Amino acid sequence: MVCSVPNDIQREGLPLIHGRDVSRSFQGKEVIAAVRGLSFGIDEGRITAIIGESGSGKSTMLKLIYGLLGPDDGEVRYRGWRVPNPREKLIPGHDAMRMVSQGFDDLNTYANVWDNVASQLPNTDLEAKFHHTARILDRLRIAHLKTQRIADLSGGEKQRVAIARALVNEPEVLLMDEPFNQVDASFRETLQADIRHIVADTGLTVVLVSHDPAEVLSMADELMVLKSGKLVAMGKPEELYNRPPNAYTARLLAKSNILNVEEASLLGIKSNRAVAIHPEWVVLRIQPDAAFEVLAIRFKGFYEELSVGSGSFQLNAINTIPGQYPIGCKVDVTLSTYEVLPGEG
Ligand SMILES: Nc1ncnc2c1ncn2[C@@H]1O[C@H](COP(=O)(O)OP(=O)(O)OP(=O)(O)O)[C@@H](O)[C@H]1O
Repeated sequence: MVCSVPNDIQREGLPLIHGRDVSRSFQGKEVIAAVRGLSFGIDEGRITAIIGESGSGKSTMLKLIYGLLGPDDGEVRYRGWRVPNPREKLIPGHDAMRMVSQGFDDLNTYANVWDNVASQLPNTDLEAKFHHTARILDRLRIAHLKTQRIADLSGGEKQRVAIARALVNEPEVLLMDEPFNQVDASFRETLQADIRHIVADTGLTVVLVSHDPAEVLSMADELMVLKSGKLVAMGKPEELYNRPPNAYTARLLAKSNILNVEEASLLGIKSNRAVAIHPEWVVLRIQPDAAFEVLAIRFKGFYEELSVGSGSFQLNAINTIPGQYPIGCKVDVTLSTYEVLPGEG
């Protein structure tokens, strides 16, 4: 689907969605640079998650991709064509994409589920309208709710209706802002599995924003990590988790311990760069004359997060046998592995 800007020329050989040096600021009391010099590529038929701490520019990036915001500098292209900005399009938002935002603002609270979804389709072919609506309600497992009013649904059910409404027109790209924000873990997992199936069956491209990487690690094919409006890492979840390029990514994905060169040397690591040690890489052994002591225990259900320290030097560790290391207990610390951070001093 071409959604074109006058006088634009299609660029060949780009990924499905391509950003080049994209910047966007907002004028408040002072100028806020929400995204700065972003260059990125998003491939077709994949799930890409934009992650980063609050205020890092994730939602701004999503709106720039969709064309709800225009960049101050740089450009975003879709299938090689420049995405029209709001001044260039009567109804902002790229025609090949649909966006599900936080808060379900688009849903008509007093209409029922069926009408909310079916209303997205034209009346020119009523049979097709019926067929498409029934199919998407089925795919999102909400067919049994079709006569219920939106106002009477749970947050998770509303989320499914919002996604069905976005997908009933068969867009090429689905954009989602914090889609799993207000839903519990088991709901999240089944919804993620359903979205994955739709992606596999239809070739849909999904771009989603999350401030909680744990919720998207198992779902995304690609991660883009934003920090203060800049892209600081991009890659597959496993690669970025196991080999984080910088301290920010290591902390965000793995709650990693970041040790400077001197701290690392205390654990016998010779490195001229800072290192990341994920809590699960810290191996503890009770030893009465050891230098480290268990300082704090945080109950996490089937495991505990421990803080162990030696003087002012502290590390976070994981313990999967609750009660094994009481507070005050002396422990020897070794590491199963560590990662040198190429992006750090
Ligand atoms: N319309 C706006 N007017 C003024 N400032 C804005 C506007 N939109 C975003 N910002 C600012 O730009 C920065 C990035 O905001 P953005 O919403 O993109 O971040 P985010 O990573 O999605 O944050 P969160 O996870 O908290 O939703 C923030 O400092 C925000 O306050």
